Amino acid sequence: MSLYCGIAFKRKFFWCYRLLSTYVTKTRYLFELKEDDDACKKAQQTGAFYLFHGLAPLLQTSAHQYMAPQHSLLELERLLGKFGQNAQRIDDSVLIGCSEQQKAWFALDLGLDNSSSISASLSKPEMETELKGSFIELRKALLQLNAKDASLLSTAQALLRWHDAHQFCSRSGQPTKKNLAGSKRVCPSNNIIYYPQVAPVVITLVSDGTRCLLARQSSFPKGMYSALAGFCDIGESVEETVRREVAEEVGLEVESLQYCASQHWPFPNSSLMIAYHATVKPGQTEIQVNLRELETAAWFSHHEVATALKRKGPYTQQQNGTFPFWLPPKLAISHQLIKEWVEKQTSSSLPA
Ligand SMILES: NC(=O)c1ccc[n+]([C@@H]2O[C@H](COP(=O)([O-])OP(=O)(O)OC[C@H]3O[C@@H](n4cnc5c(N)ncnc54)[C@H](O)[C@@H]3O)[C@@H](O)[C@H]2O)c1
Ligand SMILES: [Mg+2]
Repeated sequence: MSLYCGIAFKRKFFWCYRLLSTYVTKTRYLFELKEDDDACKKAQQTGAFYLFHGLAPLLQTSAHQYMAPQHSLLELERLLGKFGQNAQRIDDSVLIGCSEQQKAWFALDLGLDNSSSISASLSKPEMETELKGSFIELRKALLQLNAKDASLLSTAQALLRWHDAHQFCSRSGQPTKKNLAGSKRVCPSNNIIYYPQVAPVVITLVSDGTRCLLARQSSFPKGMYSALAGFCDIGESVEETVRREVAEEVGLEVESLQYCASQHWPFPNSSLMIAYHATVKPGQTEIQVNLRELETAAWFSHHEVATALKRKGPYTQQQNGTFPFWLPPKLAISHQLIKEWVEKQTSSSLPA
């Protein structure tokens, strides 16, 4: 091998090695499973299944935490057999990710009736006894799950809900067919492809320089306040949505805005939460609450917000009949937005 070839080989090897990092390999593998039903079927053989019933995940309790048990294909086939179900039902499962070692993860709902006759709802109490766990509403369980399970189950629930609600073509009225991974549905009569929907939503923490604006909807738990949120309208940029939502909900004009982070949020449907910090002019801070959207909104001082962030639940009614002021839990992006604001205020008030 000439010196030049040697260098070229080393370079090529370096780039191959770089390309084949665990993360890249994993994403390429998941891409293949979404595109190729045969590869996905093969992945089921060595994969792991998370079970749901009526969109509630199967959970087991361990040391005041919930954990989501995994089942192998063999265990699942045995379980379905025991309940007189055809193993073909496993084709209703959806791909939700894979491990670093490329063990694919799937989710299957045993409680949803699907348009095919093989998928009748299975009795929840009998399943729970058999599986030594409980099907618990995700919203109630989320705070007691570790971050990995919370994220996986949120994705799974969102995908299972979408499939359940999109079994028919909106053009032909014919049943649509899901690919094995569940990344799309196709109408066999006109080949229209449907992809899982995500609704973009902005969430904005407005500040006037020293205080921040928090609001409540009547549906929130008592005493909880959050940043302003709103769905993007068709044709809008996210920055336009921030300005419109702030004007619509509290009657203020945004002066500047800064992107913070984003998060998938499964409730009540799949949203992509896009978080911003926004400022209004110090002299223009009079709130005019839109009562069709919010119960109330108010300015809060750094001290009030920092204290509320440290407060731990449960938030029970006080003797005077009111509830303490508290903020969304760590898991919600609104918490991250508020925490970031508190930290920025703290660091800007420190002597240089
Ligand atoms: N993760 C978090 O930290 C966090 C915090 C606050 C709100 N959220 C989520 O943000 C979402 C939006 O907040 P909001 O309720 O204030 O929004 P909003 O202010 O846009 O008001 C909701 C209204 O918008 C309309 N709307 C327009 N497009 C819609 C769509 N695609 N789906 C449903 N309704 C649509 C409906 O009339 C609905 O009643 C909520 O679903 C909520 O769960 C998440
Ligand atoms: Mg809103």
